[in-house]
Amino acid sequence: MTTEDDPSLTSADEPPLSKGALEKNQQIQGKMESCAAELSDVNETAKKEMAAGTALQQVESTLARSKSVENKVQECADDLHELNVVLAREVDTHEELNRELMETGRKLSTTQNILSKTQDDLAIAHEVGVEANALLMRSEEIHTELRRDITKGQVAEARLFEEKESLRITLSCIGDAVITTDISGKVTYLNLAAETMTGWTSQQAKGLPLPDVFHIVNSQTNESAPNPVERVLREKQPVGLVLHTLLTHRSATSFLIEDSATPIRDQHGDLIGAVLVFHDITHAQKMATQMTYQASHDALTGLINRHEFERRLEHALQTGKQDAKQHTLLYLDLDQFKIVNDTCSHLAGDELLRQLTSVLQTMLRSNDTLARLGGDEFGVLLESCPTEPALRMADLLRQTVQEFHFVWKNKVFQLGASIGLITFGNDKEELTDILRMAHAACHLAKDKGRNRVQIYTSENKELAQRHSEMEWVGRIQKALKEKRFVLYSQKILQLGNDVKNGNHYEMLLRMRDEEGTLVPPMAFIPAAERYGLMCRLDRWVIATAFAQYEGRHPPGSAMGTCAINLSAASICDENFHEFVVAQFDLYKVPPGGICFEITETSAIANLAQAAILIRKLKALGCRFSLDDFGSGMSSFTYLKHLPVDYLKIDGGFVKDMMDDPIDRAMVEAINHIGHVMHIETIAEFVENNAILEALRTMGVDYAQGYGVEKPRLSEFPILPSI
Ligand SMILES: Nc1nc2c(ncn2[C@@H]2O[C@H](COP(=O)(O)OP(=O)(O)OP(=O)(O)O)[C@@H](O)[C@H]2O)c(=O)[nH]1
Repeated sequence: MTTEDDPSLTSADEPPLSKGALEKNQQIQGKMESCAAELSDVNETAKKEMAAGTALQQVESTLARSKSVENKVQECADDLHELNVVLAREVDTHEELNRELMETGRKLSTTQNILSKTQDDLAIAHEVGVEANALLMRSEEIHTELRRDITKGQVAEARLFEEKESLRITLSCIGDAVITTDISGKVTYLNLAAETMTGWTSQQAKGLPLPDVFHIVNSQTNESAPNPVERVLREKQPVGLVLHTLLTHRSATSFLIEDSATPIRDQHGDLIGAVLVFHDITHAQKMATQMTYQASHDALTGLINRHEFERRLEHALQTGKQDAKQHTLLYLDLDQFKIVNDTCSHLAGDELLRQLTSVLQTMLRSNDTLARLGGDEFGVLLESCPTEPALRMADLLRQTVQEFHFVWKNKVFQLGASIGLITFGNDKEELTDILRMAHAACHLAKDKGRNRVQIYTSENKELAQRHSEMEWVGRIQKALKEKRFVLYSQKILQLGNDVKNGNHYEMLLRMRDEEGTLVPPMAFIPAAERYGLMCRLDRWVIATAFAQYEGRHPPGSAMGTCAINLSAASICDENFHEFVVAQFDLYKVPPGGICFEITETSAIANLAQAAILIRKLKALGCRFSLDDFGSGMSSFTYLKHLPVDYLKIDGGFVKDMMDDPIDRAMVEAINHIGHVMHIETIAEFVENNAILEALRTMGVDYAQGYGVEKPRLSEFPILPSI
């Protein structure tokens, strides 16, 4: 920068006056002007005086004034001089300042140059700085990336280590044996299980060809088995399990193994070796064999079971149809076997079954099959054996059972066998038909007095009856499933004067067939009794009657009596009491409103169980009726043991009592005995008013039959089947 550029700087020939000098100058000017004015005035005055010849005295005064002005002028001159001195000094100072200013200006210019240069430099430096900063940031980024890469690398390394370690530990811990090889099939590694199974350590085996370490043969042919790794390396794909492989340990012991091999590839997918995995299946094989055995054999006797027997029977049936060969099926049921259980415990029964079946087995040919079908029932399949020789064999078996003496704790038991026999071959029958027919024949053998062989023939009427009963089993089960059972009720009329409150009625079970037609109970009850379905039916009746109870007896009405029949099967069912208690809880039915009816014959046949059940249910508040009373031979004798509330006089005596004096006498006797024992009496089959009135006269307490009311369909909802 130059001095011209700076307005604060003045030229050297126009030295500025200081403010003091200016003021002084102005004072001097003023003073001089006043001196000049006074002097002019004095001059004027003097001139006038001289012209006028003014007196001296007055001239002197003017002179004095002139003197004073002179003095003042002198003062002004002095002041001026002084001012000049000051000004001169100021000028000096100013010059000095000017010089200094010049110098400063020069320096400033230099500084400005330097500054400008410096600014340029700074700009450059700034640019450099920005670049440097960018570089720094980049370098930091690179550093961060590097650090990240390093961390990543470290993490990856750590992870790799961990993975390797866990792989190593896993491999050493797993039950599967693992061998790895390189691409030439030479061993590179054995895990612990592989070491144990081969007898080679990983160290010893390393570098050896696989077959040196892994000796395998086919367990069935004993021939050397192909090397799975060789195949993997050749085919470059996994090789699955090969069955029946036997691995020989270094010590010559061998294991049945399951093995598989897989290629190992590098990151580019190139094959670098193979891994062989195998494990000992000796135990699993044993288990599988055992399970197969258990699935097809009976655990108690070791004979084949029903499932396996049916499979073989089906096979025989098919071959019979193809090659017209005749085979025979024997259905054998032991007679009175229950006695052994009941008198000596189930253990004894089990032992008998074991001993007897092993004896029976010795009687059969090698291609005959003896199977336990369940309980004390057995099946014998005599292949390629027509009726005649089969009958001889059946009788031999029957005799063998009869002659077999089973001894248990000094007790000797002798049994019999009822056998049903059916020969089949080129017929249309199915497996289930054959079994059902043989079973029906066996039942007929029982009915005919047991310990005999009954041949099945389609012409045999008794067998046809059995057969039809068996068919009923399926129909009953289907009806239960399809909810085709219904409940009817029939009034039990009170005859005496002392009329009790509440309805008294009996629930009656009916079945509808698939077309909806009502099936009479006698059509299906015998089959249900014979083939063990009565428990289910009784339970269905109880649950349904209990569910309907509230509808029949709305709250506030008299309790009444709902009579429900119980079969012999329910009397003997250990869980029946528990079931009834649960139903009472479920439907909130007052036990006092329920009367269970059991037939005299079933009660007598199961006297002990019946007495127990009656006591247990009576303890809850239930009542009991002895049904069909008088039909048994010694009814009165047993009555003492059965704490029942009602005797139902057998309808057979009631319906003819008006014409048959013996029947009438029986009715009177039963009524009398009942009353003596404080048991109320109910007459069944009351078909008309005459009978009704006769009974009333006789003092019978209740009457039931068409003459009172026909059974009618319960209008209450039906429960789902149980
Ligand atoms: N000890 C034992 N008993 C069994 C076994 N399986 C079923 N039972 C019993 O075998 C008996 C078979 O019943 P039933 O055939 O009616 O008895 P039974 O005395 O032979 O009667 P009938 O055949 O009419 O002569 C029942 O008491 C079952 O409890 C079992 O594995 N061991």
